[in-house]
Amino acid sequence: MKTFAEFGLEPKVLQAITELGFEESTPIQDKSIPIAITGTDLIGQAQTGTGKTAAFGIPLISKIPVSEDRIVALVMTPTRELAIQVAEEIGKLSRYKGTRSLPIYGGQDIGRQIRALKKKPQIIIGTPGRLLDHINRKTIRLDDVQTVVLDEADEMLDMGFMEDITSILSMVPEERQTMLFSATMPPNIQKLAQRFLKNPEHVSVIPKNITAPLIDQAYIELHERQKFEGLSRLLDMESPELAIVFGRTKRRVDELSEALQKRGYSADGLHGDLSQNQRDNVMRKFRDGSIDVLVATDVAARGLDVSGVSHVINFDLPQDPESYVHRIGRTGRAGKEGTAWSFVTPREIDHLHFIEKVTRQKIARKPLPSMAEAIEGKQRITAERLIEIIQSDDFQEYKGIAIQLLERYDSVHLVAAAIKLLTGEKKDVSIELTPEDPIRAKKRKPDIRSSGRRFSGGPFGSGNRSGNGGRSRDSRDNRGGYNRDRNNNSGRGDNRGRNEGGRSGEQRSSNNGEYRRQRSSSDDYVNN
Ligand SMILES: Nc1ncnc2c1ncn2[C@@H]1O[C@H](COP(=O)(O)OP(=O)(O)OP(=O)(O)O)[C@@H](O)[C@H]1O
Ligand SMILES: [Mg+2]
Repeated sequence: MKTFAEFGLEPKVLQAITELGFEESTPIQDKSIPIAITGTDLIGQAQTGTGKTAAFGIPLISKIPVSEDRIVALVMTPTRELAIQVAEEIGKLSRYKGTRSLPIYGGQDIGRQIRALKKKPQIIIGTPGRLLDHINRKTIRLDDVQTVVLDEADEMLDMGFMEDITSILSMVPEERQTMLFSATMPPNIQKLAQRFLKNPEHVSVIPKNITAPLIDQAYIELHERQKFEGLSRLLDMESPELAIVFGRTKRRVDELSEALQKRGYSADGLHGDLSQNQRDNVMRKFRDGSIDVLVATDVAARGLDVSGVSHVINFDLPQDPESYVHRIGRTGRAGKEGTAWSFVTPREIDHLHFIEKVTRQKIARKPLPSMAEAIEGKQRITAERLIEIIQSDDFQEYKGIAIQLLERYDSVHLVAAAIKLLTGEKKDVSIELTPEDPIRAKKRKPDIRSSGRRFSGGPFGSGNRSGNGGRSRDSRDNRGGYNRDRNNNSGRGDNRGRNEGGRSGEQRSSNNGEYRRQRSSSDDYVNN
C-alpha cells in the first residue's frame, strides 16, 4: 500500500484525493496507477468495492491538460446509474484541477446533453447505446480520443453490448490507450481484451476468496411463505444502517417494498420498469438515508457504491454465483465490514452449494431469528439511540418534565415505557406475496477447458459462464430493461418479448427509435 504522494501526482489531484479521505491506495490502485499513467494498455481485475474507479480515474485526470478543449477520454459503463456514479467520483477527483467530465446516458433529455456537450468536456462517461446515438447525430466526435476505459466490462458483455462497443471503438483512433476493468474475468472478457487491447499489462488482485473478505455471510433455510416474516425479523434483529434486499423479479420488488412500507419500514423499490426519474429519486433517498431499505432486482447489484450499506439480504437467491458475488459486494466496501444473508428454500439448497463451490467458500447456516431476538434487537437499537442522545448532551429542554415524572414514577418504569414508545409496535397488517419459483441447481458439466485457467482466468474462469444456457429469465430481463439505453434499430433477439410487460417502455417512446424525453433529477453536468 502506498500513499498517493508516492505516485508523483500533481498537487491539485493529490489535494482532491486527500479531501475524499483516501489515505492509502488500494492494491488495485497501487498496481494500476503507475502503469496507466505511462499510457500502456491495461486489464484490471479486483474484487468489488476496492476502488477500481479511482484506479483509472486518477491517471485519466492526471494526463489531461486543463487547456484541452476536445473529448480526449471516453469511459463506457453498462448502466446509467454507473455512468452517474463514475462521473461523480471523477468530478470529485478533478475538483481542484478543473478537468471537465460529463455523463451521457439514456433516459435523459438529449437536448440537455447536447447543450452540456457544448461546454467542451474532456472526459465523457457514457452508456454504449446513448453514446452511439450522439455519435450518429455528430454531437459527439471521438476523433481525438486518446484513452478509452471499459468499466464493468463483464457486465457490458452480459448485457449484449459487444456490438455497440465494437462500433464505438471503431470510431476511436487506433493510437490510443485502452483500459478494461472488471471484477470478474470470464473467457469472453479475455476475448474482448485480445481484440481491442494492445499488449496489455494484466493487473489483478485476486484474493483467495472471490468475495470481499469483510463480508460476513450466512444463509437461512426457510419456506417461501416464511420469507417475509423472516425478513422483518432479520431487519429488526440486525437493524441495518442501510440494507439492500434483492428480489428475483420486478413484481417481487414491488410487492416486497410495499409490504415493508405497510409494516412500517422505510423502504422503496428499484427495478427496470420505473422511469429514470423514479430511479434517480429512489437512489437519492437511499444515499441520503431517507429510506434505509432498498429493495432491488439484480440491476442494483453491479458496481453501485453507496456508503453505509451494512447489510445485503438475498430474499430470493440469485441465479448464478457471479450475481451472488456482485450482490453481496454492495456491502463490505472500502474497508468497511458488511453482512450478507440469503434466504434459501429447501429445494434451493443444491443451488446454494453450487454457489459455495464456485465462490470457493462456505456460507454459514443460521436459524431463522426468533420473535424474541427480533424484539430484543429493536430494543437494543432503541437503547443505543437513547444513549447516543445522552452522550450528545442535547436534551436540556426535556429535563424539567423528566424531573416532574421522576417525582411521580419509578425510574425503571419510566425508562421502560419510553423504550416501548420509541421501539414502536410493529404494525399488524397481513402480507401476501406472490410466491416465486425456486431456483434450480444447474447441472453444469465440469468445465474441462477452463480447469487449468483458474487463476489466469480469474475467479470465475472455471466454468461459471461456460455452458450456462442463460441466467434466470427475470434477472436478465430486469437488467436488460433497466440498463439498456439503445435505440431500437438493433435490438437483441434474446431479450425480445421476454421482459415481463415487454421491453421496458421507459426507454423508448415508440417505434421510431426516439428516446422518451424525460427530465432527470440528476442533471447533466460538466464538472468544472
Ligand atoms: N484509496 C482509497 N481509500 C479509501 N477509499 C477508497 C479508495 N479508493 C476508492 N475508495 C472508495 O471505495 C469505494 C468503492 O470504490 P469503487 O466503486 O471504485 O469500487 P469498484 O472496485 O469499482 O467496485 P465494483 O466492482 O463493485 O464496481 C468508493 O466509495 C471509493 O470512493
Ligand atoms: Mg466499479
